Amino acid sequence: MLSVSNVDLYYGAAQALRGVSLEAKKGEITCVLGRNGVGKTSLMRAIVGQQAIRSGQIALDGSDLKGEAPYTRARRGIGFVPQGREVFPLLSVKENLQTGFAPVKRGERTIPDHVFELFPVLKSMLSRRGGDLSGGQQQQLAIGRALVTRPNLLVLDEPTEGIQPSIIKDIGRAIRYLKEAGMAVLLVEQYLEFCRELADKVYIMDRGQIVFEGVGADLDDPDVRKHLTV
Ligand SMILES: Nc1ncnc2c1ncn2[C@@H]1O[C@H](COP(=O)(O)OP(=O)(O)OP(=O)(O)O)[C@@H](O)[C@H]1O
Repeated sequence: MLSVSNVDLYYGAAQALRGVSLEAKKGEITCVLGRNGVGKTSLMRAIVGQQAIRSGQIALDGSDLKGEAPYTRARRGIGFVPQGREVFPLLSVKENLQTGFAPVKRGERTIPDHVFELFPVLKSMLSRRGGDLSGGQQQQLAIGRALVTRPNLLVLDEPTEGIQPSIIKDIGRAIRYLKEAGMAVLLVEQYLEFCRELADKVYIMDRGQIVFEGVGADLDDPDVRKHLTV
């Protein structure tokens, strides 16, 4: 599905990613963990086309995404839930969801039923402004909006950040449902237990590099956790 090979990324002279390689497969949850500032967001932005890479390759189903704009990548089936959610505060919940229609063919511009099945709160708040929702509701809206684009690969950047535990559970349930429906899910997290419960595959980053690769259960190992303690 998604294959990242040997990617280097720079901001001016500062190198943020060093030879990063990873894979995210269909029907699996792949989790990228790491402390603040190690390059997780840079990697996700590179995958969705919001940040150019210096070298290496990012490929979807064997086809190189080099030079493709975020819009084209969305049409190819990459959905993105950015860090901080980026909900439009003055648009209604319904309008926020409809912004996900842009990469979808004209005849298919409907909100999929599973968005409201996974997050019933969105249905009851369709006419409310995005900015009036709680942080947790906004996160559900951001995930709903990404699902409207009909992704095969869903990239989520810290979906649990600043969210109350009951909504974290709902988000975890939704992610598991999407995996079971055959989606590839790539998840950036700092919340270790959330990854431990969900992840099929785990990568840990430190200073722009992948320093550990394993399965969810490996996160019980104190030597592995060492990469994550400050
Ligand atoms: N637009 C930018 N311009 C210059 N440097 C940047 C930019 N974005 C990120 N960086 C730097 O690149 C490095 C990696 O940042 P990045 O946001 O990818 O890390 P992160 O692991 O996602 O951190 P966090 O968990 O805080 O989001 C950091 O040193 C950061 O300061």
